[in-house]
Amino acid sequence: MDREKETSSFSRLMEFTKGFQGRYVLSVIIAIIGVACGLIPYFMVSKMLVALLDGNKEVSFYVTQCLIAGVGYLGKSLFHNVSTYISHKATFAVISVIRYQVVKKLSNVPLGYILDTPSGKFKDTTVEKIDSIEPTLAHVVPEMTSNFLVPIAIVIYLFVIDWRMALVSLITLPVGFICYMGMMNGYGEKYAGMIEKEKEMSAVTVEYINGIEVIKAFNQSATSYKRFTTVVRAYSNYSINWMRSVQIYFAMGMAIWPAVLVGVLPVGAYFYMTGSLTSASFIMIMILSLGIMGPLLAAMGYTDDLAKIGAIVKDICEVIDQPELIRPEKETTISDYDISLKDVHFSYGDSEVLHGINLEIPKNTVTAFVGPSGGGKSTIAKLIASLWDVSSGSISIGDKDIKDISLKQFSHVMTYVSQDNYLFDDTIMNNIRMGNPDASDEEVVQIAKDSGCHEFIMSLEQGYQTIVGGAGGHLSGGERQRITIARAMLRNTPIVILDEATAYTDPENEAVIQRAVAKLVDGKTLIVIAHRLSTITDSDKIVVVDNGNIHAQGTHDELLKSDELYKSMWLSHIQSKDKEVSNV
Ligand SMILES: Nc1ncnc2c1ncn2[C@@H]1O[C@H](COP(=O)(O)OP(=O)(O)OP(=O)(O)O)[C@@H](O)[C@H]1O
Repeated sequence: MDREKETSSFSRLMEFTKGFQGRYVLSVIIAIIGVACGLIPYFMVSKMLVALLDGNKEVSFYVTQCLIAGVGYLGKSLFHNVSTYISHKATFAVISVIRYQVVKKLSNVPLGYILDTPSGKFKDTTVEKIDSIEPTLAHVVPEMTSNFLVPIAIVIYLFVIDWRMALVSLITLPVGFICYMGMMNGYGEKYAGMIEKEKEMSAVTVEYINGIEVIKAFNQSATSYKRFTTVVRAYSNYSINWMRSVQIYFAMGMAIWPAVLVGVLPVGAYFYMTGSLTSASFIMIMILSLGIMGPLLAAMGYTDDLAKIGAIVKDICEVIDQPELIRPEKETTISDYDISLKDVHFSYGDSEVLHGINLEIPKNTVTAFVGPSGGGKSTIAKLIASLWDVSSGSISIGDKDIKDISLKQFSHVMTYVSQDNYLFDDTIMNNIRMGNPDASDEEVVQIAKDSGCHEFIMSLEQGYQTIVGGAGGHLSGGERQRITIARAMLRNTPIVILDEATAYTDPENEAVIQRAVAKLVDGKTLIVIAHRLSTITDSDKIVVVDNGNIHAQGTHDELLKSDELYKSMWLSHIQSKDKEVSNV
């Protein structure tokens, strides 16, 4: 199973490298030439030793050998660098292809998937995870291949010189191999465990930092810090235990594996003394055998990177393989803007939260969703806004199922504003203009006036040129919401959904915004979700949603007369308002 997963991760990785494989092959070939050049000094040294033993005193011979050795050494560096350059160039191209695929995917998946996934995860995948492919692709491919091939070439050469000595030069290989197997035993599970601990540590760290305000306010520093130190300690203990369990194999491997002379020296000396091995061959074998294990050890070092790549590619593919919102590319004609929901069911994962919603929302009307918390109001709004696809049933606008409307066209039909719509770290002017990039400064100011936020913007030192900070952090919750509403209004779409868009606003400002919105949406279809019932009593239709079903619908007066649930919600709302007044 693990092997299967690794194979599929590997084949996915190969898919990403399509179009660049030629460059990798070239980098491998050049890397092999580089490693082969690196062996030239070994040959030259052995030749000089043989010459010395033979009593050769010709200086020019030694100078030539030294020069050739130097050229070999330079060649090794040169080819290594060229190979690395080519493989890096290919790798950065591959990395940008993967990043492009991930980001493209994010613009095609249901928006709900993005909203429901911690943004840290996407950042982690798009930046860190994708980056961590680089060492494997850029280094492992050329270097590991060449480091394996060159020792093989040396051993073949040794067999040509003297097959007995070639076998002797491999004497440490089985021991080294056993040590390696010991080190790699259960690597998959151990590495997965390490990743789990790492994820836990990063989740607790992010939570600790994000929640620092609450932690301080509730004096929870000691408890939260303890959770943080516990996971950090768990991670370091896990790593240390793992290292400890393989240390003996590692130490033995490192000591025994490269010690080829342990066999080559005594056996070679014996063959030399018994006359079956010439001194020249003996020296050559001694020196060349030293070049076998070094590259092999270096190559083995990369198997760790190869083992990791499976987990990394799996994480990346988890995003790339997300199902997309299937929508046509071509624009269509929409007869009108009546919205109709027919037997709509919807599940988050396995749990169904909407159980057959039937609802008609006529164009140019104001419809409010109310009901107990968790009843499904936001989910219905998100389905109408196409943030998710229905599990079954259908939603149509005019005569068109929303699945038959292209995303681009849909964005001109509907605006969805939630309580935490994002503001970019830019000026207020540019943030509002995002609703319509073609709008002039005057139009932006006009819509801000119409949405009731001109005054507060002008009270800021830089006015419309005020930078709102990351995610609008320099503004209050209410101010952020008023700007997002102005931005939405500038879009000027025939359908507008306000999903608790005024939740952070105080009652006084909420009334201002509601009046402004009512004016702005004149002639549009407006769907509102609001917890303060007094703000929606004038709606053309109020829909009471409870437990994933439509419990009742009608005007405020009708519902007060006919629906107990609405009546009790209204009474408790009035009571809480009375309390607010009496507290003042
Ligand atoms: N992303 C999600 N993943 C899993 N379950 C969800 C998700 N969003 C909402 N739910 C669940 O779906 C149900 C309906 O939630 P929804 O937010 O639509 O209700 P709501 O009526 O808008 O609630 P509230 O008034 O508190 O905002 C709830 O049980 C909620 O826990």
